[in-house]
Amino acid sequence: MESWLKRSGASGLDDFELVDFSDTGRGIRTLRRFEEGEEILTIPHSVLWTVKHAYADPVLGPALLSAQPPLSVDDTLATYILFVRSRRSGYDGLRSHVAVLPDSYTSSIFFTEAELDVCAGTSLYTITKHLVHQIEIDYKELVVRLFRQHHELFPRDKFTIDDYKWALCTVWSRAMDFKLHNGDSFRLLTPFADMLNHSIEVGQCHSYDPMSGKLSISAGKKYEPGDQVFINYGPVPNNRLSRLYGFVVPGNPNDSYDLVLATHPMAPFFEQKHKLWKSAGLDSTSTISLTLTEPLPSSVLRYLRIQRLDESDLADVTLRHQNEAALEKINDLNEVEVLKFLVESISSILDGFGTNLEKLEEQLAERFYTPAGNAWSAAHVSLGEQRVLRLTRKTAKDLLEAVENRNGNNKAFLSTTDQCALCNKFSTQLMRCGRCNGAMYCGRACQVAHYREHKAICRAITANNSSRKG
Ligand SMILES: C[S@@+](CC[C@H](N)C(=O)[O-])C[C@H]1O[C@@H](n2cnc3c(N)ncnc32)[C@H](O)[C@@H]1O
Repeated sequence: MESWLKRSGASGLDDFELVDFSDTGRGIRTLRRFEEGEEILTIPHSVLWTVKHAYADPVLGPALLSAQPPLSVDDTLATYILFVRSRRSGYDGLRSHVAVLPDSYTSSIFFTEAELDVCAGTSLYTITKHLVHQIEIDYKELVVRLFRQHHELFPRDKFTIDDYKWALCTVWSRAMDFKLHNGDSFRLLTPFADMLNHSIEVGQCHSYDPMSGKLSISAGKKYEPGDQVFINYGPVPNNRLSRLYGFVVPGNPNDSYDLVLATHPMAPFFEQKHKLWKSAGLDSTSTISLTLTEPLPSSVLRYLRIQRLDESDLADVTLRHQNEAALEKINDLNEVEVLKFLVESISSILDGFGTNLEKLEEQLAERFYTPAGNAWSAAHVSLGEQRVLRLTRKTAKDLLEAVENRNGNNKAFLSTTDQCALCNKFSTQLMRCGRCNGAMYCGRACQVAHYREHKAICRAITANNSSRKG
């Protein structure tokens, strides 16, 4: 592979060697010293695995073009890799790259039931179950749309579902993504540079030049001869690392939990609330990432404030904040309801975890799981998600306490059952009907609007009161 890359114009390869490291597995070791920021490796455009190159291939391209609807980026790259791997001749350079790819992967889609059970309750657990099922569906579609139509190009025994899973994992664990100036994202695989392992101790040090099409790696820190060279795969939490790359970073500072907030379309005032969510940059189903650095993003509160609006607040908010719905607290009652709901919901999510945080910490300390094995990775994922969720719950509890304290001893305010007879608004400052002293209103407008309906009962109560007095 190296000689093919050099012939194609790659530079810097002579400064490195491939080595098996005890902690990260195979990676790249430097043979010389590098200063931080120095460009250390460049790989030319012609050898990259890209969707464009797959379509430009004279044999594979026409087949890909015939597939309707077109294949996704990952399916195109996976098919391209399997296609090259299946060829007996030609594609020598690319085949030399395929020859050094791992034989198998440890992505969570390959976890046994027992291994996956270690992280029961996590988003990894749910997504992995879904993914395994989705991959089967996608594979069947690929067979119908492409493999069967061109069976001479895609021999059955080289394009099995296991081959497809292997190729997908190759893409997930080795692809690099770049944003182009026009906002499009661009996915590619780079021979040799895809041997670089991940470390959060270096910043992003891989770049793509859209003009030359060259992929470059710079030194993310100072290196001495013999050091392993790393790149940073990005701020990836353990649940994602496990799913896409098949490894985890213990104590990962990027750990997160994807909170799904959803409201049933049959819920009261759904349409009005839907508009408010939209104007607040949300949707009626929103997935929001909770992280260790931001355990309670404002978007979660914004969503729940709208979800829990009662009829009168809803009219108020719709009038006042059309373009900035629920950016701020709506009122103390709504805020307390939101925070109480959040604390309860997070508690029940945490209750759904198969093994709780303390137990997992104990198990990991006692080496109950084989280090770096699948169950060990699953335990770290669960640990990370539970840490984030506990932090979210603590933040919500602190906020709740602050709102309740602000209302001092008047906690009754927050649990008042006094309601406006017309708009149902809860308040401690309702005015009573001056005649019957029974019905309560939040203001003159509601009292006037309610009078026709209230008149009969008001007269009856007043008559009753005066006859008793008499
Ligand atoms: C882009 S490849 C890097 C080269 C890879 N080690 C190889 O032998 O082909 C990504 C894979 O390397 C491994 N890897 C990368 N960084 C790692 C790390 N910090 N710890 C453990 N494994 C790591 C994982 O298996 C991951 O899926």
